[in-house]
Amino acid sequence: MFFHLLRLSVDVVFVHINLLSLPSSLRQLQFFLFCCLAADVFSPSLLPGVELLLSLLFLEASAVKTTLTERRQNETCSLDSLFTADVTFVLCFPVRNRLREIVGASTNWSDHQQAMADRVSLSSMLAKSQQDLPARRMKDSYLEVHLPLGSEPQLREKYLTFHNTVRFGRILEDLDSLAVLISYSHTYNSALKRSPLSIVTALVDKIDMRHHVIYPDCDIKFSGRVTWVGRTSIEAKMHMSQYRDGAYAPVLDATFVMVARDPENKRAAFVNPLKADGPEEEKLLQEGEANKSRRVELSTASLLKVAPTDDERKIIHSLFLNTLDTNTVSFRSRVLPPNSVWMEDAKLKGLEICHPQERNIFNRIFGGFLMRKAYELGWANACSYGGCRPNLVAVDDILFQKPVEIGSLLLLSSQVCYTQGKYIQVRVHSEVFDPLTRQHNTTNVFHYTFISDRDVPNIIPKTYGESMLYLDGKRHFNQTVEP
Ligand SMILES: CCCCCCCCCCCCCC(=O)SCCNC(=O)CCNC(=O)[C@H](O)C(C)(C)COP(=O)(O)OP(=O)(O)OC[C@H]1O[C@@H](n2cnc3c(N)ncnc32)[C@H](O)[C@@H]1OP(=O)(O)O
Repeated sequence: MFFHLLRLSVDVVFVHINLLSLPSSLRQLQFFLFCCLAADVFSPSLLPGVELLLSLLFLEASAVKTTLTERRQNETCSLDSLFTADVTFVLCFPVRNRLREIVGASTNWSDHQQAMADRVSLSSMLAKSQQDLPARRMKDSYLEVHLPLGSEPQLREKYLTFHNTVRFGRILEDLDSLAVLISYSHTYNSALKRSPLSIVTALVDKIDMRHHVIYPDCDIKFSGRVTWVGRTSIEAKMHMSQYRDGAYAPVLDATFVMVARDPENKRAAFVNPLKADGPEEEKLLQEGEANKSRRVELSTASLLKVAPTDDERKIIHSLFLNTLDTNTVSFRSRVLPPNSVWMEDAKLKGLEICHPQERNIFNRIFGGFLMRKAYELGWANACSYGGCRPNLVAVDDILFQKPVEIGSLLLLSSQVCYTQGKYIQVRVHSEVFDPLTRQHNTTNVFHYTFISDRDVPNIIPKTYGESMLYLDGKRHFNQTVEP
């Protein structure tokens, strides 16, 4: 029934596009459907189809055409095809609606408890071991998603900065949603109506910018697939490109690590194994394995656990000597060297009240939203530090340590922690503050590397803690920029 309704809906859109071929006609149809929805014209059984039709109206005419042609060619087309990865979607509404469908999340906050309770029964569908799950290939999770900024001026508004570039924070949100959808495509089980897995973002391993400027009036294409899996974790690699001068040119490459949990998001849950098809995929798998080992090594050598290396100690001591007042014989009198800024003067803080609007499909705060807020604060800090608008060079090692509950007070604190020439390394730390118990709990740590259009002042640590921040920033900088 749902499939027939869906097919009928797609046909209606297709006919309208073909007959009228005008963007305004799409808006009229959209408006008409919204009015009908508002007037409660549709019976409850028709509502999902109408809502889906509304979201499909955001599709580019060409994307609808391709989708329809593909569907019509494939006579075995069923509801399953909506959950497999062979269709090109336009981002925002369809990707998020699709995620909501996959886990059965509520559309209204007032229903969220019921929706979560409904998910509890899915626990029995979880695999008892990874071997019980069929192996998947990389192409099973391959997804391509279009963001039609060039042809959809209304969509552009959401992405536009005052300086006529694209808000990178919005791109972070889209990448996060896409990584989740890719992971669900990998773990898709056609026998189940809903996925029993709750897939959350554990880590943004790396985002490398291959082009600093993102144009607000050119179409964007995202693509991605699963490139490595552990027992309960999934590595998804994504690429973003932008259409300019008749071709798509690369903008960024991103690697995210997602973790599968049970329906209540309480315990880890197994994911399907991954098998490589050919040498290129074999190489990706090995890279995934190497990435995991590198993460373990980095975490073991963390300055929160072990002392700095000999070279690092020398750096810190020489920075210290550089700040001593030569007129006094004292370890205490410190003087700021020329063209430098004390680290304590390169902070910027913010607060977010975590409203239900920013929830994800598991009724916690959406990881992409956290990344956007942290990025914007970090960017503003780098901007104020360098005295000009910096460009992003890399995002590295964003750790999602704990979920952020709806209603939390989220304190964000950004710090310029390392500088070199035109580069500014910024760390953003986020924590939730419970006003009743007065407890603080770290939820995330974000690392961003920016480049300014001129050399920036040197950042100088004063305390031992700041020196560790400096070394940590240097490690992240070397990892992202120097190679
Ligand atoms: C309804 C309205 C909806 C609107 C639409 C909204 C948009 C839709 C958006 C959709 C939703 C968008 C998505 C969102 O918004 S998700 C929201 C943002 N993310 C979070 O809130 C996650 C917060 N963190 C945690 O909950 C825990 O720390 C997790 C669960 C991540 C790990 O917990 P824990 O440490 O206890 O786990 P474990 O010891 O059992 O290990 C389990 C596995 O995890 C691997 N691991 C762990 N840490 C890391 C790491 N740092 N790097 C790499 N791997 C890591 C580990 O190796 C192991 O793998 P394996 O060896 O088994 O393979």
